[in-house]
Amino acid sequence: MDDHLVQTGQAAVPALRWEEPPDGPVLVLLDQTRLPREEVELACTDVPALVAAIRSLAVRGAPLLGLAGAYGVALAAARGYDVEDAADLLAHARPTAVNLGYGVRRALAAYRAAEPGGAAAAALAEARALHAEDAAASAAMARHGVQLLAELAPGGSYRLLTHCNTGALVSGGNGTALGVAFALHGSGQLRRLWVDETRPLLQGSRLTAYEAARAGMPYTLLADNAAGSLFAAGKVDAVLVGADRIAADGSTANKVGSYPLAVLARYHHVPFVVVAPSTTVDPATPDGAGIEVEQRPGSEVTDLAPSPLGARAYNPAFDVTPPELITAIVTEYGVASPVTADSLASVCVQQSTR
Ligand SMILES: CSC[C@@H](O)[C@@H](O)C(=O)COP(=O)(O)O
Repeated sequence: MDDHLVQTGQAAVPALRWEEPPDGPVLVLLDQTRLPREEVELACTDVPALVAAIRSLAVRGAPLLGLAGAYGVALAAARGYDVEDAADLLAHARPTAVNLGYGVRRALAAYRAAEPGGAAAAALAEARALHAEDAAASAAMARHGVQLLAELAPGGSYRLLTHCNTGALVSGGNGTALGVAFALHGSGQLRRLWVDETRPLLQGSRLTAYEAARAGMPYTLLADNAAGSLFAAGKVDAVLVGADRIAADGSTANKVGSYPLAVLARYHHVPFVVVAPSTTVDPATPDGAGIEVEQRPGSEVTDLAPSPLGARAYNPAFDVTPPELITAIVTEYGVASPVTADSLASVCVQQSTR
């Protein structure tokens, strides 16, 4: 893949940026709850504001949560707040995406290890380093993903189904699953991107469609429950999704609705591929049963139509797909397929032969 061919749907402003105006440092977020209607930025000057932005999904998606956590520690340090308390608040703002705690720990470790007087700068430097690493990981995942598709579904013209939003809005680079689709689009190999609307918060129809439209991709939205008929009609060559936490055995937590897609894909003999940076793999969680799935307020479901007053709703933010339903996991270090604890571990570290 030639990097100059990559086309992305990046917003006019980045998903997250660090600013240093005269009255003190600010973490500026593109408010994803307002997309695609308007590109509005949120300026966080303290950690409670950032925690609220994380909980409301103004800033969201596993890799971006990692960056928000790291910059949040840097913000607390630069503004003179209690950094240990801030780190604890941030790390627990949402439970499932492992990257959030990872980003917080990276910046906190740099802060703790720094010379007196240099701790805030050290935390910021670490956040910036993580940001750059995430961008590089996106590019590497795109390369591996394109190569994998050529092996799994030869023909060079793909109809991909994706769920949730996994593009430039969730990453320091072009993203994970959607990053692969951008690369295919850039090289003329994307025949169709099927975009699940992704109920109830519509990350697909609001955010992925926004990125796909900006990139000029051939995309079509579908209601989540229309996916079965699409598979039955033979119109899906592969499913590409991201991940919020991948257990040591390859069990993958991702946006609720991913698991049913994996079941459909298996029944219809279609590859189901997870694309995620190695920072999303959590070796401390042995299997899917150990992954905490965030439960969101029922009002996110009942207020959509709306439902009758007093209606209760089941609203898990994620579901867990077992490794046997996953054709491959792509990280920046390569491809694990079939998905086993060993194959996964081998794509979580740089291999000396590469
Ligand atoms: C590269 S993003 C991978 C996942 O974080 C993404 O698919 C997802 O489930 C995001 O959920 P969200 O609740 O919008 O933060």
